Amino acid sequence: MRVHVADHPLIAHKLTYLRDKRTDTPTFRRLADELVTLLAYEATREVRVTPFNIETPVAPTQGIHLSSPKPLVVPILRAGLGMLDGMMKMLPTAEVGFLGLERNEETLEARTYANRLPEDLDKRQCYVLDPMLATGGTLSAAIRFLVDLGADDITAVVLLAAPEGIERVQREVADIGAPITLVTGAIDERLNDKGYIVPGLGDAGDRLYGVV
Ligand SMILES: O=P(O)(O)OC[C@H]1O[C@H](OP(=O)(O)OP(=O)(O)O)[C@H](O)[C@@H]1O
Ligand SMILES: O=c1cc[nH]c(=O)[nH]1
Ligand SMILES: [Mg+2]
Repeated sequence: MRVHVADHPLIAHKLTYLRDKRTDTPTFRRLADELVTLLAYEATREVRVTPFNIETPVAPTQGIHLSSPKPLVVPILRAGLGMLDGMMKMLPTAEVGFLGLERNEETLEARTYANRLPEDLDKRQCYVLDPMLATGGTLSAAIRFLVDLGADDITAVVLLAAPEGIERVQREVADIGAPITLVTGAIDERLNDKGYIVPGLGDAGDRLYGVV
């Protein structure tokens, strides 16, 4: 898995306000939306494109458009939904599939509870959205799920990642032949004993949507 930290002052600035516990839910949502738009620029560097011919008012020229089949964007419910609109601004013609994964707060193991993906992802390029890569159990399971359906190029876009989680995903996807890329806004220090990212931002789902 290739790991890319999108190291940019605008991203660090927005992440600072996102982390701040005084930031209210509407502001948190807006910042998550803006951050994913910035990360999408990096994450889509290798989106598949096809050349096609156009004419400008001055001369014929060749441009590019997104190849078919279109990329599939997969937000991981629930917190990944907070990144969907920002990503779709950058890839408006992409399709969207949904995967629900929930981390058991005691065992920290991820459980799949919803799947609304195409049945066949043969040769599809997929973009997985989830704000937090903590122990890595959720992202690892999501990548495996997509590869088993045929996806052959997966980029995960996260806002924050823990070193322990990145190592786990690296280990667990090592046997997958397809290219796997991680784009993150930052790599934090560590996990605490409850599996939360330190310093992190707390529970991303709760901060986006409230405690349920
Ligand atoms: O790397 P991991 O240790 O697996 O943890 C990360 C996962 O935890 C959070 O989801 P959560 O399970 O809290 O679900 P939610 O989005 O519904 O809040 C987060 O959005 C990730 O999906
Ligand atoms: O720090 C963390 C870890 C898992 N899930 C979150 O939302 N935050
Ligand atoms: Mg949560």
